[in-house]
Amino acid sequence: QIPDEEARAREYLDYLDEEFSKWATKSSLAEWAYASNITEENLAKKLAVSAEAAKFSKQQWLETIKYPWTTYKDPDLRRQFQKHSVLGYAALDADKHEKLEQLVSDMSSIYSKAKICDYKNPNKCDLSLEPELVEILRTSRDPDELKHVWVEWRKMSGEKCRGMFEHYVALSNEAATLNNFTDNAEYWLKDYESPDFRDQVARLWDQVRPLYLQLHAYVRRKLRETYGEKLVTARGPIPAHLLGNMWSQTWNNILDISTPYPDKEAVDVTPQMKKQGYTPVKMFRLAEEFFTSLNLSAMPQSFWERSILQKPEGRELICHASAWDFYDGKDFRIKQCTRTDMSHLFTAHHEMGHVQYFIQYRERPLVYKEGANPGFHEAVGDVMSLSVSTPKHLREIGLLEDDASAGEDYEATINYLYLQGLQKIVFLPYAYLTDLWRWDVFKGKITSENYNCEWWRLREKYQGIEPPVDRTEEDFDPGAKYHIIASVPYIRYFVSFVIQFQFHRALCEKAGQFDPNDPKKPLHECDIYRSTEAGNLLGKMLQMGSSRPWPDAMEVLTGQRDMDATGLLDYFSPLADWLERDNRESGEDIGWEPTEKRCVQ
Ligand SMILES: C=C(C[SeH])C(=O)N1CCC[C@H]1C(=O)O
Ligand SMILES: [Zn+2]
Repeated sequence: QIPDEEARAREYLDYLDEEFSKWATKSSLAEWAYASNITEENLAKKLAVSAEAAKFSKQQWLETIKYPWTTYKDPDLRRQFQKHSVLGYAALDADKHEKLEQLVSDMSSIYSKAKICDYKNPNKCDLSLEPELVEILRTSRDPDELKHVWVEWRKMSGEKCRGMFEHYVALSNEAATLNNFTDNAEYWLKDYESPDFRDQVARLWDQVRPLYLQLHAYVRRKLRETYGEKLVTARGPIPAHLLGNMWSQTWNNILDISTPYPDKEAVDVTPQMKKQGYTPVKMFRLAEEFFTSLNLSAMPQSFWERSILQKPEGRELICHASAWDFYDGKDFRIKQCTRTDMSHLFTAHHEMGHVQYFIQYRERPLVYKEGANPGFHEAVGDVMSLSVSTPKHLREIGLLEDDASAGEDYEATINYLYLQGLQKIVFLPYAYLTDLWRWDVFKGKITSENYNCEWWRLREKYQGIEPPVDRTEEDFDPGAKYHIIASVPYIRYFVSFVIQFQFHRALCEKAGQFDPNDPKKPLHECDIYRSTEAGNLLGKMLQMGSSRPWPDAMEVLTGQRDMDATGLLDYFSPLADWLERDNRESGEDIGWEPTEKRCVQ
């Protein structure tokens, strides 16, 4: 028998849940309207709703903190009150709260509307990041064109946001201190509920770094063979603009000039997707069918009616892919300017992984409608892609030639793991340094006088890359990345790229697709497609939302209570051996010497 006091508190929570759910729905609708159609009118409406919601939550918070929730016996009651007891950015007074919202909205608008002039045709000045600049970085092998796009994008995005970003940092920190956090970095890190979380991440990076160094050395050699050793030196960092991606965060687009066994069948299915007339809807229907094959949920009809799955004509919108929960248990959407290429096939699975989580925890109270930690939310869709991207699965869905031998073929396996490494191993240092930089900015260890030169110091230290041209503190290269100007934390992706291999290993064992003692069932060949046992286990974890600390959710799915890199290292072990041997045989130096490019304060 819970004492009356706790019964009364439970009733109050039910009221809070109902009221805050209404505000969450209203806020999401206003945010969606602005993100999918950037106009002054939609911004004003979004800011008005945000101000009303902040006013309500501040008033309600004064009531909530009167409840002696730390004394309650019921752990779930304590946990829900604990989450309601953090007011958030609404703690700012109204005009500062609106200013903070406006700064992030304006930076997102500048980023999303930014256009540059074409390299070959300087009078054509309507090139957007998506799809035009992404496509040039995917396909161009002209280093001068790549340099032009790299430099011009940064002029039109990051550089224009530097002043606003400084103000955003100050207001975010002020809000954090009003919530009794030392700074916004600590406020963001509360979501991991682990006081030593940053040490955990540092240890994971130490475990994976040797493999990254081997991959970096091999890629540098292949780029040197393509572009010559003046541009790509034997022992220096790799020039950032040659890696197939605007931020050098994944390198899958240079597969064709670096694949280990070029005479083996390519594992890039983009040409097949275009040849077979793939459409965005077909890509998302494919993703949906993968989830339903696991006995997980299909998308509701409203998803297909209200999502934006390709870039609309005649209006400006935020193209950066996103998944949306409208917190009414029914309305879930994706907004993606989908390109019919392989990387966007996996992005479609990534975004639908978010929606699957929304659907699985939709019966939970609002405060639990989150990932067990933010990294869990980013991992769900990628776990599906680890199965979908296998040559076996791609053959099953007709995107790869039905070449029976490829399965066991060693060289085909190395080609496949190499492509996976260009996405998963390569990404880790980038994800890590992005928030290392940002945490130090919020903590005041990096000030605006050296935003850019500290960014490039970290880019060289962790990724072993250098800018194509000298940089200065007029530039603001971190701001050329969406998450920096949109105030989206990034360490969640580092966490995701480690734990998704732990999840994959656990689900593959459940599906009978992987056996650590059976070399005939290696982890990288596992495809959990149609395994209801795996799906039911995943669903069980997803339904928890953030109702328990994330080690509990991790334990439900994997039997472990901590993050560990052995899933990733086991998956890539054949590639690790191959890279070490190949680098040794080619006499390639591992690591890099300091860059000769300068960053002028
Ligand atoms: C696809 C999304 C939306 Se949550 C994204 O931002 N991702 C997915 C992987 C890394 C990160 C990025 O693009 O930088
Ligand atoms: Zn995501």
